[in-house]
Amino acid sequence: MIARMLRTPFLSLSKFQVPLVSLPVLLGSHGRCGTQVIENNRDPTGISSNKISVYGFRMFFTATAKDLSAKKCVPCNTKDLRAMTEETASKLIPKVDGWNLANEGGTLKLKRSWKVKSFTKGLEMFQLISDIAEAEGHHPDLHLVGWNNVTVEIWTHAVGGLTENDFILAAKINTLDLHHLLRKKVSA
Ligand SMILES: C[C@H](O)[C@H](O)[C@H]1CNC2=NC(N)=NC(=O)C2=N1
Repeated sequence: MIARMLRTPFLSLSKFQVPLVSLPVLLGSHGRCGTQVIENNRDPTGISSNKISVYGFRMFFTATAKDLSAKKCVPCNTKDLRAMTEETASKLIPKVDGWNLANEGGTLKLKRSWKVKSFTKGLEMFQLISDIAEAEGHHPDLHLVGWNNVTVEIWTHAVGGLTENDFILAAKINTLDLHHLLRKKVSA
């Protein structure tokens, strides 16, 4: 039970975190607890959040436990898709370990670099990333320079900045097992 609760997304009611699984318990599991169906909302940057009204009180919550890598990118030509602010991007960047926020002439991008074992291992890495990008319909900019330096940049070209798609792609890339392609870290 505890393990199940830890896995469930949390309902963050302002500063309190209530495991969603306890919601029926909290509100009476007889089913007539007054909760209405959660509407699945996306804000203009694609960040999905949910609204739940309990006994008529509207509470907004974003499933903080929801793993970005489990989400799906939306088509970049989605109507009203907008670039997010640097403030929003800064709140999301901790969710994508190893990635940095870059501001290139006003265009926000996600950036991460690796040292690969060889030029061909770099191309192998590109292929692994390409498979994810093609499945998501959202694509990174791939750089392989000085034969073994890989840099991946991710941004939403259609809006000239960052949307949740970019963080989803970065999170999915982070799930790849790349250790056989990467040069061993030289101990200091
Ligand atoms: C219609 C489809 O969403 C577009 O062609 C996609 C393809 N891949 C993309 N990838 C990125 N990073 N930005 C885009 O705007 C984009 N557009």
